[in-house]
Amino acid sequence: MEGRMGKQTKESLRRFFTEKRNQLDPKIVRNTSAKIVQHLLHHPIYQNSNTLMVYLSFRNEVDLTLLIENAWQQRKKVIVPKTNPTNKQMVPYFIQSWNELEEGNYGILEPLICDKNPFPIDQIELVLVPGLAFDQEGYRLGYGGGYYDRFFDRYRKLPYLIGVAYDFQLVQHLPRDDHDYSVNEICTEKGCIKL
Ligand SMILES: Nc1nc2c(c(=O)[nH]1)N(C=O)[C@@H](CNc1ccc(C(=O)N[C@@H](CCC(=O)O)C(=O)O)cc1)CN2
Ligand SMILES: Nc1ncnc2c1ncn2[C@@H]1O[C@H](COP(=O)(O)OP(=O)(O)OP(=O)(O)O)[C@@H](O)[C@H]1O
Repeated sequence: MEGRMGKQTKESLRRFFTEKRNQLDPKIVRNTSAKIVQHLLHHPIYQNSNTLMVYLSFRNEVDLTLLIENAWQQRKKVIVPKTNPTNKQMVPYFIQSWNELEEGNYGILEPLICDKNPFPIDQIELVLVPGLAFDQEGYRLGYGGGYYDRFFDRYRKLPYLIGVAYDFQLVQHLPRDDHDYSVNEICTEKGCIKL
């Protein structure tokens, strides 16, 4: 049911935002990520969540390293997704240190799962969602794998979703498909916007 135009538009937007993000200086990535993490650390939803799903940044995404370390210090449960490229599913795992990660699919750090079971998705209270861009209503442009949309499909009641982005990744309106989910709030270096 995806119109040809819609698909082309998402593709060209992906190229545009990928290009813009690739051009960020590593120092800017570091400093801006630190600001965004500060906003997240002060967020009451973060402070009140005992269990949160994060992502491990790649390709100049907003870096959540400092938040993950804070979460461990606060004795929160940190959940990390492992991708299955065959069925495009993300499976969540509980991790307690950087040692429990290895380079996985797409060059993203993923949980080592040797003796582990997936974490029950209903116990996740907050999901920090990466994206190439977000719009005013919280819709998201991802890499086109549909991983997060398929993951959210598994919920009866969604956890709280916070989109994490640089300010330049906010746009007025993105093309959307029926399967797309929107986030509840977007946090950038300028602060968090509840939708
Ligand atoms: N840090 C992080 N982790 C994440 C995501 C994310 O956006 N950020 N994901 C969010 O979904 C999932 C991974 N999704 C991905 C989907 C596609 C590609 C990718 O490289 N796609 C190719 C094009 C492939 C094709 O068109 O066949 C590319 O971009 O070159 C990478 C990750 C799970 N983990
Ligand atoms: N819930 C779903 N069930 C089945 N197919 C889906 C679902 N969500 C997305 N897809 C398919 O996956 C593909 C990518 O979807 P979309 O363009 O929304 O990805 P994205 O959200 O940008 O990617 P990602 O979540 O990996 O960052 C599309 O072909 C879409 O039809």
